[in-house]
Amino acid sequence: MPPSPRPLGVAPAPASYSLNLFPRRRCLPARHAVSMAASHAHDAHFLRRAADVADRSAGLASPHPNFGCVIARPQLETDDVEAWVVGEGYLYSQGTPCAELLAAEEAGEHARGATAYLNLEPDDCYGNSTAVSSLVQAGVTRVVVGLRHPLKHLRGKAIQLLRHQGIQVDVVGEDLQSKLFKEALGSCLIVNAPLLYRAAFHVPFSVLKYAMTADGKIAASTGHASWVSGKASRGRVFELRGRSDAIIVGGNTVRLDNPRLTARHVKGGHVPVRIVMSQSFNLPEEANLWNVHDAYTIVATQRGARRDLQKKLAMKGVEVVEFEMLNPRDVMSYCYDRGYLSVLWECGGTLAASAISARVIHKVYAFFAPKIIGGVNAPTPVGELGMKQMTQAIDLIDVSYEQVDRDMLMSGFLQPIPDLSPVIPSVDEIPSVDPEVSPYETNIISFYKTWDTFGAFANFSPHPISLPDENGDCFTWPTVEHYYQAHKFVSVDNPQARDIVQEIKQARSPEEAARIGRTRQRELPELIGSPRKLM
Ligand SMILES: NC(=O)C1=CN([C@@H]2O[C@H](COP(=O)(O)OP(=O)(O)OC[C@H]3O[C@@H](n4cnc5c(N)ncnc54)[C@H](OP(=O)(O)O)[C@@H]3O)[C@@H](O)[C@H]2O)C=CC1
Ligand SMILES: Nc1c(N[C@@H]2O[C@H](COP(=O)(O)O)[C@@H](O)[C@H]2O)[nH]c(=O)[nH]c1=O
Repeated sequence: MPPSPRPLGVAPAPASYSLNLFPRRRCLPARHAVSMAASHAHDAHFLRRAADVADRSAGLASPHPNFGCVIARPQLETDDVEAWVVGEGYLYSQGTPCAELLAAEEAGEHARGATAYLNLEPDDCYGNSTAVSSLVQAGVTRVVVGLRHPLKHLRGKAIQLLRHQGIQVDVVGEDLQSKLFKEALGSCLIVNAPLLYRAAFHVPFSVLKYAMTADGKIAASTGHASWVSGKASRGRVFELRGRSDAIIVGGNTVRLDNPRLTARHVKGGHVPVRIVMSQSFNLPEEANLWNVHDAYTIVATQRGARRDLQKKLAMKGVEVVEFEMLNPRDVMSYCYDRGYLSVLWECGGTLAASAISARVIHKVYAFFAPKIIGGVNAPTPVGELGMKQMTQAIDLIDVSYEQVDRDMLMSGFLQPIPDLSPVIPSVDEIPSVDPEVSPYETNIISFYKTWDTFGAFANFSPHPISLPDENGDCFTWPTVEHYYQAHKFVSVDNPQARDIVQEIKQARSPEEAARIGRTRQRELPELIGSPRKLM
């Protein structure tokens, strides 16, 4: 008999965080074997579909994790399992309705008695259990979860809450043990690789991307590199940038390429931060990267390097961050602290070698172009790694090959996606597990992302605020970010400014509100007035 339902919203306090100590394995009589295999195949199919649905949000508003929810129920009148899907949804962006709520709304009455498939355990952040309550209120009776949430302060909470509401929750690898789930589980891992790497290594998921000629060069011996790869490949690079929170280049690439590093041409794309790593700070006073209206730019340098030029760039809005010893690991730790999930390294071979040696590169995207450039000193994708024998070479794993117009794209992992599924202690280890130890022993709270412990305070969190408008009537802003961006345009009495405020009010997500606010600010700086009380 399942335990009596716990009132919703009473999420177990962190201190009561408990482990799933006794994985629930049901032993069924043989006659069920056939139907079990069939249902496993269906479960695996819909779970894979949930991972595919989740991938639709990548590139729209990274860095949130990618969540997909598919609600399905067997329809006896058809064998076409696609027709069994009654609702699906994905998290469009931080601060927008969760995948479970969208899927439940689409399913309506058909959700009653149905099964919900989730690529990742919901991350109902501190005190917000919308995902769980949506499934409970929709009448879903079973939930299949691909991965438990990798962040310790969230892992297991939504699953426990669903079970307390009397919903059967089957977690792949715990309650569902079948090789039929191998591919679906792989899709769940891939679609949330950034979150998994970040949780496991405390650095963002880092991808090294380069375009190389058939004779192994990334530029001519003069450093000229436009272009190695074709237009279609560069379009894929814009998509990769749109999935990243930051793009990293080395000082030499800035000096030789004067790059923009924007995710241009990607509709509604996320605008990643651009990071230049330069020990010398021997950088041009004028460069595309210093135009921070395109995208935010950070220069990471050694402490004390060219303070005069630092000041000039700071005047342009470029953020300069000094390190005692500038190295990829420390820069990645800094990016972790800023809440980044995914970083794209578009540097040359010198910095790439340093990043690989520091073991901060997790995946490689190599575009091969069918052209020959030659050049004894032409630069190559990766500089010195100190390897003397070919047997020392680092093998890529889970390698994929794809033709992109005339180019070939090879991608593979340098380090396998971490498996963060909880290690279920054996029965004799249980006494050493103390679920009562509170993980939080501090009075300082920090929050960058909505899934942080106190993420509900982040601008982008899905918490509307209601305030009086210019007529004294109460207006509800979808998120704090909407309110903040609109606030820039209220102190100038101008019809264009009022139109922009309306445009921001209607933005579908806090990320879009931020993009509109920044773009209009760049286009019409005269509409930005001094702050005054927002009506
Ligand atoms: N085809 C492609 O996909 C790409 C091609 N390229 C091409 O590659 C060439 C540039 O390659 P490369 O010269 O290797 O330049 P990099 O982009 O690798 O930059 C090297 C510079 O990075 C800075 N740096 C900061 N920290 C480190 C560190 N820990 N280790 C190493 N360097 C660090 C230094 O800058 P500083 O000297 O300022 O201190 C160093 O000189 C250009 O011709 C460019 O066009 C570049 C990227 C992609
Ligand atoms: N030459 C070359 C690449 N070069 C990389 O792209 C950067 C230029 O980006 P942008 O200024 O935004 O167009 C350049 O500085 C380097 O990092 N990338 C590729 O995919 N294919 C190419 O052939």
